[in-house]
Amino acid sequence: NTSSAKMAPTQEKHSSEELLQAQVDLWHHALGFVKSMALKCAMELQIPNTIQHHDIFVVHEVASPNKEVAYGLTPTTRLLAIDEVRSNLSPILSLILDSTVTAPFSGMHSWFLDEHSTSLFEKAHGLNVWEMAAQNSTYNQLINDAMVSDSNFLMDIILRECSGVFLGIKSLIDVAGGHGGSAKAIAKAFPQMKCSVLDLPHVVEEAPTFDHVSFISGDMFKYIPPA
Ligand SMILES: C[S@@+](CC[C@H](N)C(=O)[O-])C[C@H]1O[C@@H](n2cnc3c(N)ncnc32)[C@H](O)[C@@H]1O
Repeated sequence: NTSSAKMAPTQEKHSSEELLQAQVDLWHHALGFVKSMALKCAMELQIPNTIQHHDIFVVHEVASPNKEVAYGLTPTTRLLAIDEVRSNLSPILSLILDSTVTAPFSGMHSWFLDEHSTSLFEKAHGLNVWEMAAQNSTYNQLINDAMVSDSNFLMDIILRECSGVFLGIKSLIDVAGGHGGSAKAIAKAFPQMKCSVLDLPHVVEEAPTFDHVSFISGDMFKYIPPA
């Protein structure tokens, strides 16, 4: 048969070392998801916080006869520890690693072949992220908390690095601003600015109240209030 006739020379052309390395590469590609699932597991077991509360911040060998190793937080995992940064990134990672986001990837091949497909998420679930949030209050909370954690983290950096872009602005509307993570940071930095957030009803209904940010319920495709 022609396929086995083609196989033999290919195998012979490569050294055993090359073939084994090629197999290792395949394993790395195939098992790449284990790394993200291990991160999800560590977060669910609250390992970053546990390490933090034991005041161990560096990896070191404990001075003991059996040379035990103690694990500490790195600059990366520190972003997952509550209290370490103003807003830790656990909520956004919890969303990224949620099965609603990860499971659709097992159908990625048919999504590529589907000419009429929308997003991978919508193909798998039959509705988009925002529609799912509107139907399921637990998912709504997962999304809204994720957005706030991401926005708090990034707004700290934006305001530190380029707050000048907001100078002179009297009123601002954050279109699709979620629970106001970004708007709240801007309002705090520029108390004279009138800051509002427009988002869908199921998001605004659950939004916390802030003194300097008002929430408007609506659909941005229908109406955007002036600012
Ligand atoms: C990526 S999040 C934005 C997060 C936000 N910038 C913050 O600081 O937290 C996208 C937002 O768009 C909202 N959204 C989606 N469709 C919308 C629509 N048609 N009108 C208004 N908001 C919408 C979602 O509810 C969600 O809160």
